[in-house]
Amino acid sequence: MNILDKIVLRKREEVEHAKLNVPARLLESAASFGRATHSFRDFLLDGQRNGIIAEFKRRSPSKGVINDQVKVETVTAAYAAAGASALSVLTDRDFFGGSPDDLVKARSVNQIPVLRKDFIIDEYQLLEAKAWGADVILLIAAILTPGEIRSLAGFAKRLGLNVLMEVHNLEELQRSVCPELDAIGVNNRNLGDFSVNIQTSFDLADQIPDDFVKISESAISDVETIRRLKSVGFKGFLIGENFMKTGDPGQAIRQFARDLISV
Ligand SMILES: O=P(O)(O)OC[C@@H](O)[C@@H](O)c1c[nH]c2ccccc12
Repeated sequence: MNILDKIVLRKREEVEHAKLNVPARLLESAASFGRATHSFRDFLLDGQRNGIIAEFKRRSPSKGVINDQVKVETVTAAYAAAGASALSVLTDRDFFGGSPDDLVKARSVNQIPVLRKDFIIDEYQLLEAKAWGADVILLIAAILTPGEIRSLAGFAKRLGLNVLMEVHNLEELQRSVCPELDAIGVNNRNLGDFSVNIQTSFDLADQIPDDFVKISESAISDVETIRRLKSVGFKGFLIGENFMKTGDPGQAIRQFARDLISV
């Protein structure tokens, strides 16, 4: 069993537990459930912002602790102030050290789209995402059937959430693409064995239909790579570790955003 299988197995238990503790109707009565969401697509296509989807990630199964010293409000507000197009907040606790509270806090201090970064396998988690103040949800093609992707994406859209589907190869892309998606992300990291290769994005760039906003995810650490990714049509760049591994992620993104202007 690889790490992704383990995460999904644990996630199924976690979701069943959560359903008993917090019934769906309670989520639906949360204050933020009725709020109008920010458009992920609009923010990514807005030339005034820099295309970075800046991630708050305390730790990961591949790297262990990345940063457990910083506050989510401080870091995410600095990300937004540096021109990021959206925020990504890990809500998985057991493998990434995140929490619902991180998302709620990021939401409370920011006016740009917030992605709930988690392993979505059940509609219930979309109700959670909406109740916690998310604007966008992630569907990982590697862990869902095409039918599940389509129905989860449809449910998300009915809640007013935007949908980012993540793929790692052509087969996943071709079998899972459906009209309910807003954006398609190519993960340069193989979630099964953690190997990373930016080339994955270049290989799949042309295969993603133009109706979807193209995003490159993981292992991005220099502005020159972003310039090259832009030249093949990518509009969004999901970056976590490169900022989080520093003592001051806000300072790291400010410098990165300045460098990005000159490439
Ligand atoms: O920290 P990085 O290498 O910049 O990567 C960020 C993001 O792409 C990565 O955290 C990620 C991409 N897809 C995921 C799915 C689940 C958990 C995490 C992820």
